[in-house]
Amino acid sequence: MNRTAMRASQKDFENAMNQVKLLKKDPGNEVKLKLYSLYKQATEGPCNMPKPGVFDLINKAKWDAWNALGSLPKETARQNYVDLVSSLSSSLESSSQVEPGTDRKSTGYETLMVTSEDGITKIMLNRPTKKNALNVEMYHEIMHALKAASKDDSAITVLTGNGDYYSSGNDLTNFTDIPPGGVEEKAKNGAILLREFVGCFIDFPKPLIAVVNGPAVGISVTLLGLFDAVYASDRATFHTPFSHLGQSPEGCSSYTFPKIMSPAKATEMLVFGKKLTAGEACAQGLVTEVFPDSTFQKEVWTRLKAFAKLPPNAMRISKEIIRNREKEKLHAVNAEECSVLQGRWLSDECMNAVVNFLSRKSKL
Ligand SMILES: CCCCC/C=C/CC(=O)SCCNC(=O)CCNC(=O)[C@H](O)C(C)(C)COP(=O)(O)OP(=O)(O)OC[C@H]1O[C@@H](n2cnc3c(N)ncnc32)[C@H](O)[C@@H]1OP(=O)(O)O
Repeated sequence: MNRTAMRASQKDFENAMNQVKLLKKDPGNEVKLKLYSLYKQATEGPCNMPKPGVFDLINKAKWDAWNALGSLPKETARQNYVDLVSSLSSSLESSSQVEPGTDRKSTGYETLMVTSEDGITKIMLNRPTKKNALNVEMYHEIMHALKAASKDDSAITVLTGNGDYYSSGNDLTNFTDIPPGGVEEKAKNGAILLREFVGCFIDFPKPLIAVVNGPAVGISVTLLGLFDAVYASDRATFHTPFSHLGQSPEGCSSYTFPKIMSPAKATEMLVFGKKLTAGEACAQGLVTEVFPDSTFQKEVWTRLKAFAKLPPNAMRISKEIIRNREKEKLHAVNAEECSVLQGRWLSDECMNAVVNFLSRKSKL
């Protein structure tokens, strides 16, 4: 089991720095950049260096990584550094013990940091330089991590993001990798993957809590309707710009949002793409409670650790009785939303929106 501090002290941070020096294997350039950027953010705050020239490749990569952390608080950067080193040490140690043929993902993830401590399995989206956009690998890894968490000995499971974003939603470059069967096959495969992915959230048997550390976009917002509690930093925002992207709601939000916040408020979000602040999302019932960003991690993890001490079977059974009444309906909604989206992905409206983003002509 990985050992991870939920709130890293200066001592934990120093220990992690020493651990990095002791790593037996080179963790690779991408991880080294992450370590560098988190270290700088934790010790100096937001990026304060002038941007290096385009030909100064190494310093430019370092600057990009640090700058991508935006205004991430020092305390959070320190925590994320400790988490990263912890997951790194265990994945590099355990990878040497993996037997041939064993699933790599049972020990290490490319797009997530998964740790378990104090009765809590924490699944952290870990593509901070891409604002934790969900690429195809991340969809698969989250499903894998949820299935593993449903069977491990933790009492509750938490989803959160590394860096300044919770998640910017579906990675729009997912649309660029066209298989031999063309865009129709791409859309069909996407709908199958999405249905299976959302199904894992519908069926997840333990209390599932979102710790929304920063802005959330698209599918990372709609899924919140399937969580059992949602805690948000006051830096978080909630944005579902489906019409802007020529798309339609997913994650069962066409059913959960009107129930949670009233049909008219759901329409403002899902049809007109109104972005909510954390306070507004809380007033509308999508978020359970909002915390000041400066104390967010400390307060939330203290609370979660207390929840995780409650009798796990009682929590599981109580969740089951709440969720079971809705399960069949949720699966039917999921199937319908995926089928509608499959058609949307082939529309000019959607293709133009994706091309505009990828050619840097548009951003949310
Ligand atoms: C199996 C398929 C299932 C599909 C399910 C469908 C889901 C629907 C949705 O989720 S809709 C939501 C889609 N998301 C977006 O449209 C967000 C697009 N991103 C943005 O508008 C902006 O990046 C931003 C507002 C999130 C952040 O802007 P900011 O200026 O702060 O940062 P950058 O734009 O410079 O971002 C840093 C790098 O990250 C890349 N990136 C961010 N989000 C995405 C994304 N969703 N898809 C792909 N790439 C993303 C961005 O391009 C930058 O990359 P670069 O450093 O290489 O330039």
